[in-house]
Amino acid sequence: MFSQMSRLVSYSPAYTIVPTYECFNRCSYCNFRKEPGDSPWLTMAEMKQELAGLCEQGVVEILILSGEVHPNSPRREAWYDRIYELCDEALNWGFLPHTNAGPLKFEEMARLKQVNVSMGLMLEQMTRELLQTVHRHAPSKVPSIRLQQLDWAGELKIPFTTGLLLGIGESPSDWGWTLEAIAKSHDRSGHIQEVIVQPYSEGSRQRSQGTDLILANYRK
Ligand SMILES: O=c1nc2n(C[C@H](O)[C@H](O)[C@H](O)CO)c3cc(O)ccc3cc-2c(=O)[nH]1
Ligand SMILES: C[C@H]1O[C@@H](n2cnc3c(N)ncnc32)[C@H](O)[C@@H]1O
Ligand code: MET
Ligand code: SF4
Repeated sequence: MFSQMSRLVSYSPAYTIVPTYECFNRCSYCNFRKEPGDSPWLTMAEMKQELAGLCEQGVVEILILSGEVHPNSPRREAWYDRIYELCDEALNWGFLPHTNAGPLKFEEMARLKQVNVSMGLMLEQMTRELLQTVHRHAPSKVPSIRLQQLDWAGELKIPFTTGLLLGIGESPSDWGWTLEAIAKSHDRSGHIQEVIVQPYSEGSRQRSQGTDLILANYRK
């Protein structure tokens, strides 16, 4: 009940660090990604420089937000190791790292837990219909894979942020299904710390290329 909720609003100043913009997925709403090869990975020296600048600014949390290297790529291990080291470095400086680097293998998640205070992954939307449209070229957006990430995080007792991306061609009834999937995972493990409801925001890529998103075009 609203009247029973605390009126206290808390916040923690956060700063986003990007290990790489390269991504093997091509979500048609994304303005973040670059082609593999076009986005050099953040080096440890650059990371230290960035963190040094944040010390005086009252930043508490570091969001490590990354484009993805394919799970079977020979470059996957180096990509993962770099993210691990970046988190470790942030911790050593006294910041609180939170990683969202797309779906992880169970062992990757278990190990990354050691250097994160929490982690995250958006469910986006649970409907498989988007695999024909905005996620046609985004293998890591298969809903069952993302839901499994939530369950694994619960099993590993990792405080987890997830959420919905709105306006990507889903229907309002899909919002309910997606929220329900989050609630069920949370009922099992009690680990969901935050549910983000994020509207799609058009960027320069969609404006210039036009888009097959047909946003605002809710189907039902
Ligand atoms: O300020 C923001 N923080 C975002 N965060 C960070 C998050 O709000 C918090 O910094 C952490 O959850 C810690 O409380 C995300 C984290 C995720 O795992 C997945 C998506 C997001 C998205 C946002 C966002 O749009 N804006
Ligand atoms: C990190 C999260 O950013 C969200 N994301 C990706 N592209 C956009 C966009 N154009 N507008 C809003 N959110 C976006 C996705 O939900 C992803 O999971
Ligand atoms: N690639 C990850 C995902 O989509 C996180 C960054 S998205 C801009 O889940
Ligand atoms: S997986 Fe994330 S970074 Fe990659 S294209 Fe999709 S939204 Fe962008």
